[in-house]
This record gives sequence, C-alpha cells and structure tokens, in this order.
Amino acid sequence: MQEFDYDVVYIGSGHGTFDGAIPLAAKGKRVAIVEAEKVGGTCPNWGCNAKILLDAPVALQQTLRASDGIISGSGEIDWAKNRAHKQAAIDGIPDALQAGMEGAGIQMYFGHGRLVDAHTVSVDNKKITAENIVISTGLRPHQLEVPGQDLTHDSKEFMDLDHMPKHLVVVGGGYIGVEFATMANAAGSEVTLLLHSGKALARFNQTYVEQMLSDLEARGVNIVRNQEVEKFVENGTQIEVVLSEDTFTADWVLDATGRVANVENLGLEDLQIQASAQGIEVNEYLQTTVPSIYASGDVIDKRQPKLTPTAQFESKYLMHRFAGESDAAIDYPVIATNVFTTPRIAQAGVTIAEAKEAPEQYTIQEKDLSGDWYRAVDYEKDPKLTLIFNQKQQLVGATEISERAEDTINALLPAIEFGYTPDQLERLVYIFPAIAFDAIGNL
Ligand SMILES: Cc1cc2nc3c(=O)[nH]c(=O)nc-3n(C[C@H](O)[C@H](O)[C@H](O)COP(=O)(O)OP(=O)(O)OC[C@H]3O[C@@H](n4cnc5c(N)ncnc54)[C@H](O)[C@@H]3O)c2cc1C
Ligand SMILES: NC(=O)c1ccc[n+]([C@@H]2O[C@H](COP(=O)([O-])OP(=O)(O)OC[C@H]3O[C@@H](n4cnc5c(N)ncnc54)[C@H](O)[C@@H]3O)[C@@H](O)[C@H]2O)c1
Repeated sequence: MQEFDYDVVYIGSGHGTFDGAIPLAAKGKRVAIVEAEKVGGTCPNWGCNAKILLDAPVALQQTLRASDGIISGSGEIDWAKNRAHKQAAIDGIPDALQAGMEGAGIQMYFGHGRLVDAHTVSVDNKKITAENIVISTGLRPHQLEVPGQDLTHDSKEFMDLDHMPKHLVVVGGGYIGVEFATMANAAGSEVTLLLHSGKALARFNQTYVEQMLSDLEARGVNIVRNQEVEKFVENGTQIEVVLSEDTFTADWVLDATGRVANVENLGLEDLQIQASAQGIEVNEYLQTTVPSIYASGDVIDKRQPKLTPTAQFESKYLMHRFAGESDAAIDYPVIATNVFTTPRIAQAGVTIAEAKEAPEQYTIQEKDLSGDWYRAVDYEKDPKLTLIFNQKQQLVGATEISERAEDTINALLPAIEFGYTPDQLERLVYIFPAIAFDAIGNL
C-alpha cells in the first residue's frame, strides 16, 4: 500500500477544518493543515466573533433608548474604542488556535495550498501527500463589476475602521448589508442602504424583514429600492454613487453584494472537480468526483446556510468518517440562523413561506408578544413569534423578530430537531424568569 506523509491534509484552517481536525489528530490520525492567511479563517478574525464584539454597544444603545429614560445617558458609541476593544478580544485567537492544533499533533504549513493530484498538495514549492485531502477554503467578498468598483470596500475593511464615515452607502441587503447598516447608524453615520431587488434578506419572513427595515428608517437610515448601481465616481475625498435614477455622495462605500467561493488556483480543473462561484460540488459524503478529495464549510455548493455552525457540523462529520467511526451519508440537522440587527430576526426549521405552500402538512400560529409581561424586562416594543407545527402537533419551525430572537430560537431548537412531544416538553424545567422559559411557555 502507498505510504503517505499524512492521513488527512486540510487546505484552509477555519471552522470547516479545525472543529474536526483537532479531535481527529487527538485520536491518533496524522493531520496537516495548510493556511494562506490567518489561522482560524473568517469567523474569529473577520466574521462572527469580530462582528458580535462591534455589535455589543449597538444592542446596549438600543436597550438604553427603549428604556424610556429608566436608564439615562446619550448612549453615544466611541467607535475607535469599540474597534480597539474588538481587536484586543480577538487578537489572541489565531495563536491560541494554532497552539491547540499543534498541541493535538497537527503539522501546520503556511502558504498557498494547491492540488497536484488525488493525494498531493503543494504549498508554494513544497509537496505533501495524504490519503485524504479536504478543501476548506471558504468564501471571499463579491465585488460589483461596474466602473469605479475599486473605490468600494468590503466587510473586512469596515471592521477595521477607526471611525465611522459621516456618509456611508451600503450596497446589498443580505446579512452583511443590514447588520453593518445597523451598526453604522447607531455609531452616528448617515447611512443609505441600497436594495436593488426591492427586498432584503430574501430567505427570511418578509413581514418581519419589513418591520426591521421600518425600524431602521425611523432611526434615520435612507433605504433605496429597485435601483441598480451604474458606477462609482471619485470626487475629491468623496465618492458619487450613481444609480439608475438617483446619485448619492458618500465618504465610504460598503460593497455587501454577497460572497463567492475560493475555488480558483486550487488545481480543480486539472482534476476535473466541478466548481463555480457557488462552491465545489460534492456528494452526500462531502466527496468531490475524486474520491480521496473532500470539501467542507462555506466552499461547498449547498442549500444549507453558509454559517459557522454548518461548517463545524461538516468538519465533525468528516472527522468521524476519517476516524473510521461512521461511513453514513451526511444527515444535516435543523440549522438555526439569526440576523444581528436591532431588532434581530431569527429562524429555524420550516419557514413561514414553506408552511404556507403546504397547508395540508402544517399549521401556522402567529403570536404578538407585545402583551407578554416578560418582554417588558427587555423594554421590547413590537416582538412577534411565528410557530409552525406538523399534523402530529410537533413544532417543526419557528421565526421571531425581537431584541432577543436568537435566544428564543436557540431555546426552541431542540424541540424542532428532536420533535418533542407535549409530554417531553413538560419535563423541561427551565430557569425562571428567563427568555428560554418564556420561549417554551409559548408552545
Ligand atoms: C462579516 C461576516 C459576518 C459573519 N457573521 C456570522 C455569524 O454571525 N454567524 C455565523 O454563523 N456565521 C457568520 N459568518 C459566516 C462564517 O464566518 C463562515 O460561515 C465560516 O467562517 C466558514 O468557515 P470555513 O472554514 O468554511 O471558511 P473560512 O473561515 O473562510 O476559512 C477558509 C480559510 O481558508 C484559507 N484559504 C483559502 N484559500 C487557501 C489556499 N489556497 N491555501 C491555503 N489556505 C487557503 C483562508 O485564508 C481562510 O483562512 C459571517 C461571515 C462574515 C464575512
Ligand atoms: N448573522 C450571520 O449569521 C451572518 C452575518 C454576516 C454574514 N453571514 C454569512 O456571510 C455570507 C455573505 O453574506 P452577504 O450579506 O455578503 O451575502 P448575501 O448573499 O446574504 O446578500 C447579498 C445581497 O446583495 C444583493 N446584491 C447582489 N447583487 C447586487 C447588485 N448588483 N446590486 C445591489 N445588491 C446586490 C443581494 O440581493 C443580497 O441581498 C452568507 O453566507 C452569510 O451566511 C452570516
């Protein structure tokens, strides 16, 4: 049998890799990771962790304002201090992760990884071999292809800004567009948010999305719908954002028009592995058309949301497969997701749109939570929850808009994933008073 340097080599060191690679190495497998940039990838350095640290004072400001004078003070955010706090909190993560990886026995290689053949990866001029290879190279920001595109910035650059620009134009109404527009508005920017299709957050309940957008508008965000960007023009220190009908002047432009898969320069074509901007095609074992080459995390072309917990689930699935513990196909669980705006919108399981399309299978219960005493604890003004049940009266989906939506949906997730019966729900004795208790009490 052919001898390889390693059992598994991963290209990329984000959640699609390390959540599975570290326990795999701890089980005695010979593992190597190739990383071109920062250990840990997007989530800790330029994604979730960085974003939630910047968002914390934004959420506090919202609570303060909603408290109607119970808590006093202006709630003004010092962005330079906010950014410095974020950086100090995450600066140590790459080294800590690397120490965890090396401590488990993983060999790290720094440089650009590229497939040479079914069992070989080159890292710059060095070649390493492995029985299996995992491509876990993630996504990068998409850039609008219009004149003046180089005048725009991405989410990574936004999170490193020392002060918020006076006039900010955000192009795109996905997660990043609405979350970053919310943060900039709270920090004092005059924000214009461009929704070219007229809608934001297409995969979420549009009634809740419109409620969140009107809240943003009431706080001063200018929402422009159904116009395309034609070009960006430099005008001294400012940028003219020329749309189909209007022109806006900005100090800074955030291009939040999506993210595309890192599939170039990997040697995929030579091995005839199918890939596009949506990602790498894999089968139900996360295998590409070359059986020894797998993909994990955001770089997979999939219908599941491209989130950290999804990447984590995939890397753990591969860990069990490589450790010889399971040869089953991947069986994705319900994946919960949250938009970190104020208010938040969170959802898990069957969506309202899906339930409306199959009324013979589902019943929908819409709940206005504004009269719920617990919501007064958070000074909530207009919280709403929609629950979706199957014909056996089991909870199969939930969507909430509120300042604590992520906590409600997290609390309901086990009931959705495992299909708890009323008897089982009765056995869940949650802490009272707390949001999880309140969430289960709604069932
Ligand atoms: C602004 C922002 C906010 C987000 N917020 C959230 C959130 O709140 N919650 C949530 O669940 N998800 C969030 N996400 C998504 C989350 O960050 C990703 O789902 C997650 O990081 C995916 O992990 P991954 O390992 O697949 O990819 P990544 O973390 O992107 O890792 C890929 C790694 O591969 C490396 N690489 C690429 N090509 C090569 C090569 N050829 N050779 C060597 N190395 C290479 C890259 O340098 C990178 O380190 C956010 C993303 C962004 C951008
Ligand atoms: N809270 C979270 O979990 C969170 C937060 C941020 C990012 N993420 C992840 O990061 C990834 C990327 O997020 P994103 O917001 O960049 O992408 P997205 O795909 O969610 O949104 C892109 C937006 O850009 C718009 N758009 C596309 N082309 C456009 C054009 N020519 N002009 C104007 N608008 C245009 C789309 O209509 C869409 O609203 C997603 O995978 C997401 O899962 C998750």
